[in-house]
Amino acid sequence: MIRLTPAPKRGLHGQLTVPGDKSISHRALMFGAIAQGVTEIENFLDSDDVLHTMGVFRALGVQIEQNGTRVRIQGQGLDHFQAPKAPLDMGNSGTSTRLLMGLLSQQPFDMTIFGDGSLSQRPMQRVLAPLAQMGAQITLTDGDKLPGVIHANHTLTGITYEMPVASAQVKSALILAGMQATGQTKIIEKLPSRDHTERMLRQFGGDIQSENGVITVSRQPALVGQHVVVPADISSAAFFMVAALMTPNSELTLKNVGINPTRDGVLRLLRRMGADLQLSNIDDTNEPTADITVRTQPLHGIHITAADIPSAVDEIPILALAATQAQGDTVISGAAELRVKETDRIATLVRELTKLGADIEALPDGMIIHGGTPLHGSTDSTLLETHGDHRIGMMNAVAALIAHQEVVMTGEDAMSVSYPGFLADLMQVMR
Ligand SMILES: O=C(O)C1=C[C@@H](OP(=O)(O)O)[C@@H](O)[C@H](O)C1
Ligand SMILES: C=C(OP(=O)(O)O)C(=O)O
Repeated sequence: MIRLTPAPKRGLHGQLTVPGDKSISHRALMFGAIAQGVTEIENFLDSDDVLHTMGVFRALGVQIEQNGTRVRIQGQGLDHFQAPKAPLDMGNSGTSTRLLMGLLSQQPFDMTIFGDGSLSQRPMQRVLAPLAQMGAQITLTDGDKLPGVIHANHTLTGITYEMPVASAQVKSALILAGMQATGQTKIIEKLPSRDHTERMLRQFGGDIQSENGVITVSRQPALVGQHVVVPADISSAAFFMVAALMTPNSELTLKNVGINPTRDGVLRLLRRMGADLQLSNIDDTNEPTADITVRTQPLHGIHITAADIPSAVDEIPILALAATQAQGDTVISGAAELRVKETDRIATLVRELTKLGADIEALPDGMIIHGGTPLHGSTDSTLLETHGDHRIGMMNAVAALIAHQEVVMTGEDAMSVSYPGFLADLMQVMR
């Protein structure tokens, strides 16, 4: 249990480099493990989710050394994994599970995979169905859930697959299987999802086409180990952007944030709400980055629709908090995917913010937030909870900055899934 005090009158100030990007850290481990030679990762995210991906590769016999945010992988290609001695633990991580189901779907041995209580509720059939069409032999509990078994398999064949949901995890699983398959794999996306897998495959010397929503990949020649510099995670930075916008007298600069256009929806949505975000030191590398300066500003309500969701899917909880302080209503639709994250994030965010006095109506695929409601503190009967969901925990902690009394929250350990030092960094900008 932690006690969270409102922000000081002088606001939030300073420069902050939030930890490395979670999506990119997972992928850097995966490509490093399957490439030939050494891969070095800089600014690696040392968080629970990513450490589960690392644990899987160690269990498969890959040599990985970690020194804080520096990681060195001795890659040996896809054909040299050893059969694991125990079931593979995916922890709380949907990204580990779904991407590894694709990556490991053509190995000569069986692997049992399992996760925690939250992960064991999340839908996996979305990956299993197209992988099975390619020839993967995967069995899941009730055909959809962990635990499951990735069975030994010797053949994968390319398919053409129209994605029913916008999901970078499904797309990436198919790319990672398609890289090993006979023939071409074509993935058709209705809405673009984050393209870190495509960018990293190219960086490692692979070949993948992406044009007008069609991604085409075939069997790859040997990939070559790389030096990967992971940008600061925009999904983590978003909590501080909203904190600075809402907390009076604030000015924060977030350094080196990843601004890949398939991930930076939160910047567009905050700008539509009236925020003036200043980008400087733009570095247009494989994964572009910028410093982002944010000052306190009044916001107004907007309509967020299906097309806005994929590039900001993990930022909806913190955007919803911003909307409680904006002038007018914010309507979010086309966001049913939020219901199958670490928690049903529509339900949990409505539940938590309502405890503080926010006025939000849940919809099947989104919510209506009536803005301009002051937030009060928590009492014994309105104790805040993370529900085991890191992003709900961080949203609550940012809400506490503008609450009129102290807020008490339980389950704060969940934040280590993506941002172990979140509360310490929040304290730092309050000093
Ligand atoms: O590919 C990824 O790294 C991720 C994709 C998104 O999930 P979906 O693919 O389910 O939308 C996102 O919510 C998750 O945090 C990370
Ligand atoms: C949904 C998330 O992650 P994952 O799907 O990897 O569990 C997240 O980080 O918000």
